[in-house]
Amino acid sequence: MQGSSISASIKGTNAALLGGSVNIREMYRRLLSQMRSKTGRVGIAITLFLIGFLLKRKSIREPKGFKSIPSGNSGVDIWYIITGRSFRERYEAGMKSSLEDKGIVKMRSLFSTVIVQLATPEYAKLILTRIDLFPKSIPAQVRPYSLFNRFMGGVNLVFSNGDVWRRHRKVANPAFHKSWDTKVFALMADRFCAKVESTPDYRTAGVEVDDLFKRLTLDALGLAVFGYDFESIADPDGKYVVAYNGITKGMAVVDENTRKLNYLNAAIMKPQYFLFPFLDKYPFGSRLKEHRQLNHFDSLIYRLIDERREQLQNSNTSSEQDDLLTLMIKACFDEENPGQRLSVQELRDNMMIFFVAGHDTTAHALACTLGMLALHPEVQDKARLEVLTALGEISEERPWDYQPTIKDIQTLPYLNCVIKEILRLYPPLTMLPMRVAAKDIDLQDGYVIPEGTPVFLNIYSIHHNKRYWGDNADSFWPERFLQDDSNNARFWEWLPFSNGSRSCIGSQFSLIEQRVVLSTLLKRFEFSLPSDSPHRDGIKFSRGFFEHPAELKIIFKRRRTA
Ligand code: HEM
Repeated sequence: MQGSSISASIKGTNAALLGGSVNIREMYRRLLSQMRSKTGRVGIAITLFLIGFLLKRKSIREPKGFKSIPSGNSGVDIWYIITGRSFRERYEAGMKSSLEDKGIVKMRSLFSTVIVQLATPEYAKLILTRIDLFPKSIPAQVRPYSLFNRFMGGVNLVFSNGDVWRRHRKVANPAFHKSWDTKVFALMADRFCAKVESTPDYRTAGVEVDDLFKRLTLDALGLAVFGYDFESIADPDGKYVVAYNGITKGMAVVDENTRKLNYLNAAIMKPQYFLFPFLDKYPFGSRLKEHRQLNHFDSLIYRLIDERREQLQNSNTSSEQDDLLTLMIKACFDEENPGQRLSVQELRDNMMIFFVAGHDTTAHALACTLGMLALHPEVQDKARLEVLTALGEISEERPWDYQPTIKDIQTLPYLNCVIKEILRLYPPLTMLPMRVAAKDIDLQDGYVIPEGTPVFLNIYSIHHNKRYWGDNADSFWPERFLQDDSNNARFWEWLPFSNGSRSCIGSQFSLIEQRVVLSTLLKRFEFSLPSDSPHRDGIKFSRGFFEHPAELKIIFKRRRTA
C-alpha cells in the first residue's frame, strides 16, 4: 500500500472547485436573489424554457413513432418542481394518466429537453435486461462542480456501465453474498427501543421516528458493512449524521395554527441550482457554506478510509469475512491485479453511494411501515400475533429481550407481506436513475425512442396501476401478497429493488434488517398516531434527497415490562 494518506492525496481538489475568480459575483447576485422568491424563479424558468424551445425546435430529430408517444403535462410538472411540490403531486398532475393508460409518456424538462418515462412490466423487462440499449447516464460527467454531482461522485457502483461497473461489482459482491448475522440488527433495535423510552412524552406526544430510523440504519450499515460504529442513535450530535443531514435533509415544519406542513428543500435538491447549474461553479454566501459542509463530510469519509488503511497496514491479515470497506481498500492498492484496481476517487465515490443507498432507503421503508401500522391497527394486531407466536412469547416463554435469529424471521409470512406492501405503495426510489437510449429504439408498439433520449423507468406508476394491482391499488392491503403463489409472481411488477443484473446489491441486507427491527418493535410496543398528526389521512413526505415521511410522530405504548 502507498505510504501517504488518502486525505493528503486529495488535498486541494475542493479548494480548486470552490476557488477561481469571483468578479462575476455582482452580476448574478441579483439573479440569485430573484430566484429566492417563487415568482422570480417562475419567471426565469419560463424564459429559459421558451429560449430552449426556440433553439431546439429545429434540431429535434423526430423518427417516425416518436411523435405518437403521448405528451404529459410538462408545464404543470415544471411549475411543481419550481414551487417544490412532492413527487406524488407531480405524478398525479403531470404524467399519471398517460403512464397508466399507455405505459409511456414524453415530458419536457427545463431548457426543453425531452425525457421519456416508461411504466409497464414489459418495458421494465426491456430496460432492465437490455442494459446495452439503456446504459446509465453518469451525472458527474456533465457538471462535476454542481453540489449534487460532487456529492454523488464521479464513477461508482450505481453510476457506471459495462466493464467499469463489472469491476466495481466484483469488488463489492463478496461483502454481500453471505448470510447476514441478525445480531447487529437486533442490537440496533435494542438501542432504538431504549432511545424511544428515554424520550420525554413518548407515550403521549410521541417520538419523531424518521430521524431515529435513519440513525438506526446508519449504525447498522456502519457496523455490518464498514466495520465502524457511528453510534448515531446514542449521540444526537453525531458528526456523520449532522454533516450528512446538512446536505441531504429536507425539512418539514408543522404550522402550529393549521397543523399543515411547510417544506424546505435539502441543499442538494434546491431547484435554483438545477435551473442555473453554473451558480454552483462560483458559490458564495449560504451556498458556499453548503459546499463547505460537503467538503467536511468528504473529509470524514476520507478519515474513515485512512483509519482502516492504517489498521490493515499494521495487521496485514486476509480474511474471507472482510467487510466492504476492507475489500474496497484492498482493491484500491491491489498490486497483483492493476487492471482491477479502484482509484482513490472511486473508493470515495463508492463509500458515498453505499452511505446513501445503504441507510436512507431502509429508513424510509421502516418509517413508512410504522406510520401505516399506526394508521391501521388491525394490520398491526395481525402482524404482532404472528411475531409473538414465532418469537416465542405465546408458544414458549422467552426472555423479554430475546433477539430473533435468521430462522425466526423466516417464519413471519404476514410481516413479510407488510414489508412488501409498504415497498410497493411507497418505494424509496420512485423512479430508477436515468438511462439514455444508446440508439433509436423501436418499442414494437408504434413508439420509437430516439438515440440519446433520457429514459426513466417509473416504478411508482407500475406499483400503483390498477391494471396490475386491482381496484385497491392505492390501498394498504398486505394480504395481496399472500395470494401470490411463488416468489417469481410479479417479477416485473414489484420493483422496489429493481431487477436483472443492475438490481440492488443490498436487498437481502435491507429485508433482514427490516424483519428484525419490526418484529422487535411489534413485540415491545403498540403504536398509534397523535390525534393532531398531519398524517392521519395518509403519509406526507418531506423533500430531501429521498422523500421521507415528514415530521412523523408515533406514540409508543409499552406492551409489558421486562
Ligand atoms: C429498502 C431499501 C432499498 C431499496 C428500496 C433499494 C433500491 C435500489 C434500486 C431500485 C436499485 C437500482 C438502481 C438503478 O437501477 O440504477 C438499487 C441499486 C443499488 N443499491 Fe439499493 N436499495 C435498498 C437498500 C440498499 C442497501 C441496504 C444497500 C447497501 C448496503 C444498497 C446498495 C445499492 C447499490 C450499491 C446499488 C447499485 C447496484 C448495481 O448497479 O450494481 N441498497 N437499490
